[in-house]
Amino acid sequence: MHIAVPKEIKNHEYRVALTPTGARELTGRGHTVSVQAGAGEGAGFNDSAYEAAGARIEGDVKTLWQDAQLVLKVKEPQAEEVARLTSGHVLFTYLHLAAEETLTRGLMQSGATCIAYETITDAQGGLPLLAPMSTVAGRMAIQAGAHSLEKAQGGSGVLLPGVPGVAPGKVTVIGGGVVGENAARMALGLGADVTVLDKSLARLDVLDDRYQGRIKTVYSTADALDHAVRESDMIVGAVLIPGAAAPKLITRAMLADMKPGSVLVDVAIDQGGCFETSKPTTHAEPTYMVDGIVHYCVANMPGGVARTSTLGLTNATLPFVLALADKGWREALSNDSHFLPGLNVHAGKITYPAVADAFGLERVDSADVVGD
Ligand SMILES: NC(=O)C1=CN([C@@H]2O[C@H](COP(=O)(O)OP(=O)(O)OC[C@H]3O[C@@H](n4cnc5c(N)ncnc54)[C@H](O)[C@@H]3O)[C@@H](O)[C@H]2O)C=CC1
Ligand SMILES: CC(=O)C(=O)O
Ligand SMILES: [Mg+2]
Repeated sequence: MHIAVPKEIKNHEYRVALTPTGARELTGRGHTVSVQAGAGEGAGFNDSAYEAAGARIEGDVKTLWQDAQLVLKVKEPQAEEVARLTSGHVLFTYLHLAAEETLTRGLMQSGATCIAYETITDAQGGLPLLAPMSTVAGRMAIQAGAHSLEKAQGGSGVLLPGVPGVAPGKVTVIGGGVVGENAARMALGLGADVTVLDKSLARLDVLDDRYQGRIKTVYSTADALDHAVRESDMIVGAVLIPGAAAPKLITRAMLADMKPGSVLVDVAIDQGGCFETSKPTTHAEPTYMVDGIVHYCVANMPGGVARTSTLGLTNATLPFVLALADKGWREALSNDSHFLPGLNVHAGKITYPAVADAFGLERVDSADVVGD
């Protein structure tokens, strides 16, 4: 199979979808790998490392896409990439379609087969291709939020660990999954006073047990959210309903109850965000103010630490990439009930229920599509 790896073009996105190690696995099995010139540079992989792994370096982006059967990316295709997609392509990348109607319709029009990293499941009920980047984003959320609390960033001037004689800052994390646990763990490590809210008592049980009560756990209700906005110096939004748009848990009216200069870090922004006042930002301009509250809403947080993120992401994606390349997408998906939910769009039709529901679109069943 002919596999292409474009250079990412989203603002300040430095990750790459395949490392030279992955390229070597593919070329060793007889596949052709074309990597766009410079695609790995932001993550510390130069063109010669890919060439040593048997890949071709392609300088012309148009040729790169035209020749490809399987396109490997990190971020959702940007407008100029959507324009390059055809019905002959299989696209494997993060998509987050439920928050992006224009992109969804663009992918439908392209006729391409689009498989999303973030909706692939595992036998433990997790999302194995989202988890490594959620780990990164959760850990970064506290770094970013702590910086945003500084006065020069519009923050309240609270130092999370406090100092002897001065109480630590209060961090509330809404959603205690992978992002949430990693954010809580970092905040705890910094000496903050940390509370996690979740709708899942099972998750709260795990966190209580794992951190031996050092992280407070609270069942998420309207009352708990009201309390959180009044008390917290930083709130991290880390909820997920897989594949669906995030619920808006903090409204604009609630901002009036927050301490001026407090910080909202909306990690769930890639699914539309869980605060009413969230809008996607970039690493170039990560924050903005609404009603005196600092908002950090970067939709590709892991791109900021591209070396660690690329290695973490490609460790998780490589087995799926190999299956697509070796078997073709129909057989790879039909042989694996956890890979199958990755299919979001095929031949102009939506296959993922939450995406079809989000935009009132007709849906075809993934199992029927792969069985065609
Ligand atoms: N901005 C970025 O760069 C990145 C964003 N993300 C996003 O972060 C979000 C969280 O991802 P994960 O932690 O991997 O998901 P996860 O599935 O591990 O955890 C989500 C948690 O939210 C909880 N939850 C759902 N609805 C809730 C509600 N109404 N109130 C309280 N808790 C609720 C669930 O019970 C679950 O424990 C996703 O939208 C993901 O796409 C992930 C990586 C990077
Ligand atoms: C999960 C995601 O969207 C990212 O890593 O950028
Ligand atoms: Mg996005």
